[in-house]
Amino acid sequence: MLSVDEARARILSAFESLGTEQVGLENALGRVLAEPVAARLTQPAKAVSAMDGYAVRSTDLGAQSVSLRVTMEIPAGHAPQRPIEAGEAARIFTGAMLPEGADSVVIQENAIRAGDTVALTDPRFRNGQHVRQGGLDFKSGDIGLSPGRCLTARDIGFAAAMNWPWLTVTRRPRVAILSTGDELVNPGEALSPGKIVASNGYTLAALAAASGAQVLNLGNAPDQPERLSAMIDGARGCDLLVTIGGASVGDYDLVQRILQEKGIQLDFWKIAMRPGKPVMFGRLGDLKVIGLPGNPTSALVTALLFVRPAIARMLGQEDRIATEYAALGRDLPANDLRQDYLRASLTRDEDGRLIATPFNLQDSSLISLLAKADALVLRPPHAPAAVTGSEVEIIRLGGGAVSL
Ligand SMILES: Nc1nc2c(c(=O)[nH]1)N[C@H]1C(S)=C(S)[C@@H](COP(=O)(O)OP(=O)(O)OC[C@H]3O[C@@H](n4cnc5c(N)ncnc54)[C@H](O)[C@@H]3O)O[C@H]1N2
Ligand code: MOO
Repeated sequence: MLSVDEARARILSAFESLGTEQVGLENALGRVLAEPVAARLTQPAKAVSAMDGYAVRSTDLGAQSVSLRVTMEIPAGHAPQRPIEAGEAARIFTGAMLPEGADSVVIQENAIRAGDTVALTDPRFRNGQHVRQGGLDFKSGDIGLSPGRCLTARDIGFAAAMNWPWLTVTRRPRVAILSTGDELVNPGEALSPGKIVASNGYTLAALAAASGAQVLNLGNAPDQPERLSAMIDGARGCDLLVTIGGASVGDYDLVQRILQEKGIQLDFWKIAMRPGKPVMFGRLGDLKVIGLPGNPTSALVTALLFVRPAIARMLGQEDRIATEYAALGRDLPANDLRQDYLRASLTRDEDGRLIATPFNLQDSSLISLLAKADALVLRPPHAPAAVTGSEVEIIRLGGGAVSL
């Protein structure tokens, strides 16, 4: 049996960043940037006012009240008609360009206007106050966004501000998902004895989509070689086929046999982990195939560890699994040779420390506990018994708009 790290390294070595395409900003959310985005302008282009008030020359202002002649009005979006001279002020509004000669703004709350003159009293006056200097936000040529970034709402606004109406992103990997097993019936359909509702295809499709893939759900293949073979053919043209179930050693576990008949170059098919031992990886021509076990927790955990990083690599993103540390909420026995991923709840103790408490039941068929878990607690192979309060590595499942 392969270690988790070795299995992941072998899978990842088969994937590389896909090609690129252009998308308009309105379609860029969640896409992965393929090229650096450099500002195409300086923001603000010139010094602008941060407040509604009067643009002045600081040399005209002292601690006392001063009366200045108002020689022009500058709304946002309009260039000043002329500079201001000594003894003059310009009526100005938020975002409007400062006229030449002005270096500060006095807010209108500190001004009394009478016809062409304005009396200004600002006891806390500072040279340069309420002015945003040119380039304060960013300068033309500055790299605002870097490749590999999954674009957020803020990034899209930033790209727009940098004067880009479209962006170059990596092509979304096409991921086909095939569930297998005679027992599977789709949600909402009639169930007869021995049948179960197929849920993994939905979990995996959502996980792949949340990871940035374009998903083709091929449906449920029965345990009949010809039907399974024909349904596998549906993945042609995809970058990755993920099969679910039928990967173990049972008489009806056909997936590997059929793939072998089709000429798969099998890399491995067993990993020293729990849940998720029967994971298979191979290549069928250009199509990579990852076979996941059918137990719902095994399918999700192995997808998180192997499918998600493969998608990340195709998208040109970092493929590291983000882990953090927490204190154990209960004692754990020593581990055997398989790396464990225990479903756990996360809480905070009175000192704000993160506490991960693995559930008592860890059967990989338990979908309700999988949905309830906040995190997975990692237990390396042969880890000694661990007592409450000791530090453990965890993978968070929740959080963010798109939670796994
Ligand atoms: N003699 C042995 N038996 C088993 C071994 C073993 O080493 N020797 N490994 C066990 C482990 S570990 C796992 S995990 C499972 C994985 O088996 P398969 O990948 O062949 O999966 P299936 O047998 O097809 O299904 C397992 C389980 O999951 C349910 N399932 C399958 N597909 C779905 C789906 N789309 N949605 C919801 N649930 C699904 C299926 O009904 C089974 O209950 O093998 C052990 N056996
Ligand atoms: O690995 Mo199986 O996934 O132990 O149930």
